Amino acid sequence: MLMTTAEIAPAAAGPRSDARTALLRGARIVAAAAVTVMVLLLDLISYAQLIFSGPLAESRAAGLSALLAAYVLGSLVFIAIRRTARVSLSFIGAAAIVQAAIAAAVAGQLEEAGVTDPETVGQLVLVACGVSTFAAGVVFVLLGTLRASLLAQLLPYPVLAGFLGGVGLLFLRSGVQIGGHVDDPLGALVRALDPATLDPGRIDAGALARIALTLAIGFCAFYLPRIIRHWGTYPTVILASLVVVHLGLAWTGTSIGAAQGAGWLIEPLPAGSLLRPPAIGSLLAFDPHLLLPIWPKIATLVIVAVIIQILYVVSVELEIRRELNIDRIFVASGATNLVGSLFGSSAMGFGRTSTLLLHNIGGGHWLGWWLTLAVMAALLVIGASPLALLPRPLAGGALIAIGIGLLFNLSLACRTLPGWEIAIALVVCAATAFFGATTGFLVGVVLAILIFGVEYGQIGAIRRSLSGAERRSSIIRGPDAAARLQEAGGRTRIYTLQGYLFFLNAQAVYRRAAAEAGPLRVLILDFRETVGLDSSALIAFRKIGQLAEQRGFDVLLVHLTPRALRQVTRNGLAGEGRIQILNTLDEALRAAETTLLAEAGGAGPGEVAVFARHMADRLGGASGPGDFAPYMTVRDLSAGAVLMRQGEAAEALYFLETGVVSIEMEVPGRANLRLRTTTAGTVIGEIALVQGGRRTATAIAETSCRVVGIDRAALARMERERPDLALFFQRFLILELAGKVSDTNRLLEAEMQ
Ligand SMILES: Nc1ncnc2c1ncn2[C@@H]1O[C@@H]2COP(=O)(O)O[C@H]2[C@H]1O
Repeated sequence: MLMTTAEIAPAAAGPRSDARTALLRGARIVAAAAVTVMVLLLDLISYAQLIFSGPLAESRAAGLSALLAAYVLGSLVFIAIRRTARVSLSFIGAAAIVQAAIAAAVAGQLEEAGVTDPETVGQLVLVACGVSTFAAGVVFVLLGTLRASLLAQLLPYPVLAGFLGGVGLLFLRSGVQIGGHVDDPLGALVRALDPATLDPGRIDAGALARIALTLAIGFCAFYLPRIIRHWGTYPTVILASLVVVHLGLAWTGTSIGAAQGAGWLIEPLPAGSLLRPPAIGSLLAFDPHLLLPIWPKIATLVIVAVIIQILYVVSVELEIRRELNIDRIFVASGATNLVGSLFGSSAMGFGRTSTLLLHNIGGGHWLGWWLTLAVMAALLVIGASPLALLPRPLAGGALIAIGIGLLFNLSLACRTLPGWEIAIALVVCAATAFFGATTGFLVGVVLAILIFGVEYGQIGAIRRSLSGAERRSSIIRGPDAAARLQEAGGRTRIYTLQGYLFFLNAQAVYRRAAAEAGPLRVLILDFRETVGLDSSALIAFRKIGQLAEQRGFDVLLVHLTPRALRQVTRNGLAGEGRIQILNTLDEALRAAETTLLAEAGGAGPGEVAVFARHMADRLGGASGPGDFAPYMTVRDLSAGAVLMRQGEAAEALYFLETGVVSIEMEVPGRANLRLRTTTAGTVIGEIALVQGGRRTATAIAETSCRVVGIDRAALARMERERPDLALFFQRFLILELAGKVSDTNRLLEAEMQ
């Protein structure tokens, strides 16, 4: 939070300096309120000029009354909900621009329908403004309740920056319109520059002078507070401009009436109270058909108001270094708008400038807030006719300052953005300025979707690609089969897919498969890390299926989500042809290995590994087939038989000669968890026997099996009778255990990649 003078004053400075500090603090609070009122009134008058311009000018007093009444009542509602006077309310400038378009459209329709009475037209335009503000109110309340802060991240920054830049250009145009009192400043400029129609006699010198003054005031109001960082700078610019214009008028002997007529001062406001019955009273006279052509504008207004609100809250949080409850602010401003809509007010919300002024000048004291409100209420009740002394270039200059600020932010943003983001920002900016906020915003949304698509498309659909030699199934195979798989494993490829698979990234999967070097036999597509797929992705998989048929490889889809599974089956992708769906990656790897081993000859479930020959192959030819026979017992198991159960005491270890055994972990209350599957040529039950502990897992025969076992007593006997053989056997066990550990590490590594 910024320090105020009161806060940095020495604590034990005595009663006199206490009084001085209090006085200084009081003065700052009053100054804060005065400046805030001035800024709010400038906004109010500028927006009233903006919305009630051209043929609606006669209703401007009614508009001003609606804005003031809505502000005063709305502020009370705002503080009742927020329960703190730290943040202040104001009208949302960009929303006022859209509301001006709504007002002009309704006025146009009414004119076509032959409704010309200015009083009636004014009231109906207020009702239309009220409807749009009501819509904004409802959406604000909803967003606040549903956590609006989440929205803050939704729109890409270049679109936001461009859109606000475009709004800045609209502010510049409106500022020149209001300040110079010219309806079409661009047209006037083009005419003035066209040599064919150039007629020095027709150039309105007064208008040119007003435009120049408006631009100068706008520039100073924007620029000076940035270089002279003092709370008094902005008010001084405003006061100085006021004095300069009135001195000029006095010097040229122009009366107030003449100055108003010539466009130097704003139109006279009616004397007396500005209190009027709320516009809602004319609701029954409002034909709902009038809303049909303006609903896109209302939608734009709501979106614009929401975005601006979020941006303002975020930027003020940064400036005052304090977190504001954005959801609460949305609910409070929503309620405020519901109240404001009764009067036909323009949309209101969290006021960036007024909050910062009250905070920076008055230290965020609650009194400053209440004083501001009291002055606004007094103007509403007693009357605001002295405001008519306000020079137009000043009202226009205030808009110009906001516009330059927005454009300045855009230029700052462009310095840090990459080229293509700058291009997007400028396109959105130009579309907003030339075709209006609605079109600009729509262009922004379309570009946002495109940016998202293109950016997302950059994230490859394939997170990693492994070969079957690197990623093996959980089957423990004998050394022969393992060696054959090591050789042929490269013919299996496993693609781990990720994210959302759609038209911009799914083709890459097909292209990668098509470009696979070497002969492919099995392609496994693992969907575990995907979140979904669109119909274009299905087409890419269909093409992969066709490629598989041409080149003779299988495609196995695993870990499909239930939704993706439905999509794939509905599209007829699986079942026929070479595409198959399996549940887990391990199942697919096992299938792939089975295929490769079958084609390499042998190692199917019927493989045989006779223990004695196996030992000789593993450790050299030192032992003959008959050497181990006296110590071993042969056991045949039928499929489903339990060879050993987890937790039991260990009496023997086994060598699997034929068949497949599944090693499972028993977890209480759950189905068994398969750890590994072992095939002929592997040892089971060595851990507990070596450790002298309990079985670490359960071993169940998956097919009918033949095992040869050696129990504790036979092992002891072998150690006594044939120590050479016992040593030989122990070396074999060490090799087996080492093999299992390195195998487990390989699996773990593949899992973690
Ligand atoms: N993670 C594993 N990998 C390979 N084999 C295992 C694993 N866990 C247990 N086993 C085998 O299952 C057997 C269960 O009994 P043991 O603990 O005596 O010896 C165990 C090993 O042979």
